[in-house]
Amino acid sequence: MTADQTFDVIVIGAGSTGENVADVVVKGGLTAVLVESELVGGECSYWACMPSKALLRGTEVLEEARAVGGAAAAVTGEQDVAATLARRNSFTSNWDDSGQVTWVDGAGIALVRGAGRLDGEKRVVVTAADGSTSTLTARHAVVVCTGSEAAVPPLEGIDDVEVWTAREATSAQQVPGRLVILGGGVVGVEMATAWSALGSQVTLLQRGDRLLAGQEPEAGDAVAASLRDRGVDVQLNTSVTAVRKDGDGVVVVTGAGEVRGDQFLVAAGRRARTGDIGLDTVGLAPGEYLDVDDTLRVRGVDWLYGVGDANGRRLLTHMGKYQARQAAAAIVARATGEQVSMADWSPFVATADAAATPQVTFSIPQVASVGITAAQAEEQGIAHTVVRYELGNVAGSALFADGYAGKAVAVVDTDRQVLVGLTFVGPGVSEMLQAATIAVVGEVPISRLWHAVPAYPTMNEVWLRLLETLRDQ
Ligand SMILES: Cc1cc2nc3c(=O)[nH]c(=O)nc-3n(C[C@H](O)[C@H](O)[C@H](O)COP(=O)(O)OP(=O)(O)OC[C@H]3O[C@@H](n4cnc5c(N)ncnc54)[C@H](O)[C@@H]3O)c2cc1C
Ligand SMILES: NC(=O)c1ccc[n+]([C@@H]2O[C@H](COP(=O)([O-])OP(=O)(O)OC[C@H]3O[C@@H](n4cnc5c(N)ncnc54)[C@H](O)[C@@H]3O)[C@@H](O)[C@H]2O)c1
Repeated sequence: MTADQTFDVIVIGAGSTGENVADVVVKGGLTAVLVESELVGGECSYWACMPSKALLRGTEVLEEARAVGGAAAAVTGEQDVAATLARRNSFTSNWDDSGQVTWVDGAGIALVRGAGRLDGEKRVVVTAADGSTSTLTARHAVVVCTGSEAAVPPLEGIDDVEVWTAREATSAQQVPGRLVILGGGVVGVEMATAWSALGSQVTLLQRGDRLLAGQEPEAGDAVAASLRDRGVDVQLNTSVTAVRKDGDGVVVVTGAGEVRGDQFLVAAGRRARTGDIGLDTVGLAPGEYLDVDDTLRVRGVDWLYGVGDANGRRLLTHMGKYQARQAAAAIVARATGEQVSMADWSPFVATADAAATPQVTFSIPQVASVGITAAQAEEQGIAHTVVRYELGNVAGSALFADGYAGKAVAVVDTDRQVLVGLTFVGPGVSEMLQAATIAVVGEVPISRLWHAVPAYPTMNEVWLRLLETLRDQ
């Protein structure tokens, strides 16, 4: 039993978002406690970003070496699967959070282990693993950073089969023989790429007519072609309707027939982890993403915040951490009676969520994007033009890989003459994204972008080619 205590700020959930909220409020002079029911560090560290990228990196680096004449000759063996899994294990510290706990201690943040539950205004009851409870009281704010979990659709037979979610897919210690994946979004695509390279026979079932549906069409098309080239059975316009056991494996039923597998991964999106955190005790509906304003404060409850995946705005680690910095600044300011500006791009609001979210899908080829797509510009009624360029035509790309294939798609707001979206598809494009993010956030006029001269011979020369194409079209 932990003694009841009072803090300026209580943060429920010590994932990457919660850690950042607590860190910034403590640096701002307030006291903070993190409440965590599983591992300090959350999904990203143990079952999402880090293990998935560790699984993918070896495959990517081999692919890059094989695409460079001369260097390719040195690649004579196959990827060491056991060593790849071991390296992935080391990136999760073997699912041990003591390193992160040391950081929390060093940052001057209190930590209480257990499941946190709101219990009326500014009060959180924590139930520890041994069933004992303690009550925490907040002087200023309670911040819900409980994240999200895999949404498993209620398919016929789903309760009778063993289902993998992203957690099992990123932490598996053995390569599945036949892996059937429901969902061709980011999780489905990354896991199809990783496990097919490590030896699984993968079938990827996607309801819509493209993979990576929210991205520019060039992204999903290139990734589907590449997955097929590496032996993945990509089935588009295919909806899964039912599943049943088949010996040790599973039969997945779709509109087009049946697919047999040894493992069945459901990658059909996420849902808020807010079902059992006492939202009803403060008049809110449990189980929903928290409805927040741009300072990430829950509408109608002036001491409650919802930050990171828990608000459903942008399900990405870096955006959760960004929201954490903005929300924490607002909490500190409100605690000290300082004015909190709600204006776009103020230090207290998460304007980039809507205007300039960067994202990288670590598929082969990579997809790196920021801002809005052409389709979103259309939906939002923004006067725009779309500029496309073959990335392979740039000298830096040809040097990067023999036969480099890739695309750049830029969306330009023609009234304001600024870039509002940019997507790169191709090997190595993830490291080019930050320049695009700065151009979109900074609303850099196209006329000024001509002065941002890309170094020769780098792939960034595509910026010049995009400007020339825009000028000439
Ligand atoms: C397979 C996969 C790969 C991904 N790859 C990337 C990537 O490459 N890059 C990227 O930017 N994003 C990626 N994401 C998304 C990223 O993982 C999430 O956006 C991020 O983890 C959200 O952080 P969070 O702190 O808001 O939530 P979480 O990381 O989910 O943390 C929430 C924490 O709250 C705790 N908790 C929940 N309820 C309670 C309670 N009642 N009491 C106490 N504690 C509680 C949980 O145990 C958890 O530790 C990926 C997601 C998946 C599924
Ligand atoms: N690299 C990264 O940044 C990264 C990696 C992984 C996950 N994430 C985050 O996690 C979130 C969740 O990813 P996700 O891939 O689970 O969700 P998603 O929403 O991106 O994709 C789910 C896909 O499943 C399909 N689907 C749903 N039900 C289906 C059915 N019955 N049959 C066939 N297809 C079906 C949907 O049409 C959709 O295309 C992402 O939005 C992203 O924010 C990020």
